[in-house]
Amino acid sequence: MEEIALWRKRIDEIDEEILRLLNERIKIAQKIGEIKKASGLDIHAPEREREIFERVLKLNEELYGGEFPKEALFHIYREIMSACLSVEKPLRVAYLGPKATFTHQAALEYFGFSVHYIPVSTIKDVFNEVDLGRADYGVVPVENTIEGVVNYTLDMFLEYDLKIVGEVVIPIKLHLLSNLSSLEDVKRIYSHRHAIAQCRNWIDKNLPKAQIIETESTARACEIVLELNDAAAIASEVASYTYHLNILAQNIQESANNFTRFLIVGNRSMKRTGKDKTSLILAVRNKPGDLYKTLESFYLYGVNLTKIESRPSKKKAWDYVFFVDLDGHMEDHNVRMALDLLAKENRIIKMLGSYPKALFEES
Ligand SMILES: O=C(O)C(=O)C[C@]1(C(=O)O)C=C[C@@H](O)C=C1
Repeated sequence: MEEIALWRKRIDEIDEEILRLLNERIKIAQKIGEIKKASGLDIHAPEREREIFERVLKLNEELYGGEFPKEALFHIYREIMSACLSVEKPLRVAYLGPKATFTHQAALEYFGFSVHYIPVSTIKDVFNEVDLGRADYGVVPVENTIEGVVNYTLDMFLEYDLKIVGEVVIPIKLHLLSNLSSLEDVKRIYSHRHAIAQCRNWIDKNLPKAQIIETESTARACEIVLELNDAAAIASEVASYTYHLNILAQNIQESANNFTRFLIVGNRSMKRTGKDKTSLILAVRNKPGDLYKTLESFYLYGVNLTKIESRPSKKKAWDYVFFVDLDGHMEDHNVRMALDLLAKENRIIKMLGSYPKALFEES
């Protein structure tokens, strides 16, 4: 017992040291913020944040063999930088709500908790909030590995002149959440029908007698379950701490390959980081070989396309535009050359931006 007391004393000393360093860090961030303000620079610096994440994760591996878990380290640094930024400038971030959805989770992963969040009810509202300057950034889903592309999000880029400033890829993990502390007491399960469908095998095996009730969202299921003492909800991890519910069972979804990609939209362009992606909208004329000609520009300069998606232009019947994602930043030489060629031929409808690739691209 005495040994524990001694080790705890050591932990107390370490915590004092961590606290001292955190307070020193936030004061320096404040100074950087003042310099940036005085020079008219963007206060939020996601490229620098990326550099810090990569550096810290690498040092943790190299110096300490990854003793401290990588995911936890990411979250700690996410919060440290979120807090440091909040004393420089409070950010406003609109996302497709309600609270505790996967879009909320993606927003938290990109911005941390020290941000003013504005949950809105449609993807268009997210674009609108940013466009009107009521939010600095917006977060929207753009594709899921099982359900496919969120066309509505792509269409919004034709309507609004916003830029993509970042992306986040989230594994869709579903959990059984409840006030209860034991599985045996669960008599009813509430959730959105997609979430129920994805967890059907687990339910049949573990709670075959439970009554299943559909709700309009996983967040609504949590609200209902909060008031009950014989029920559980299927929802995200963020829902568990938003609604203070216990996780009775983790990762009960069927597919291990269920990921959703979210875009961060804003009004600014992003600097080159060396691990970037560029998105743009191209016009392809309705004549033989035109798509081939367009793609040839990328081929000629060795530009790798990661996605190509066609959507109706909405200007003329049977007229389509192509949403293209490619590897690299528009300031990279080969990307610049390919884009110059496409611009010369009048094929670029809109540049949506170059931005750092998702930190954990698991798809
Ligand atoms: O380096 C900066 O520009 C800072 O403002 C500091 C800091 C940080 O906490 O490290 C904070 C916010 C920025 O988004 C990036 C980094």
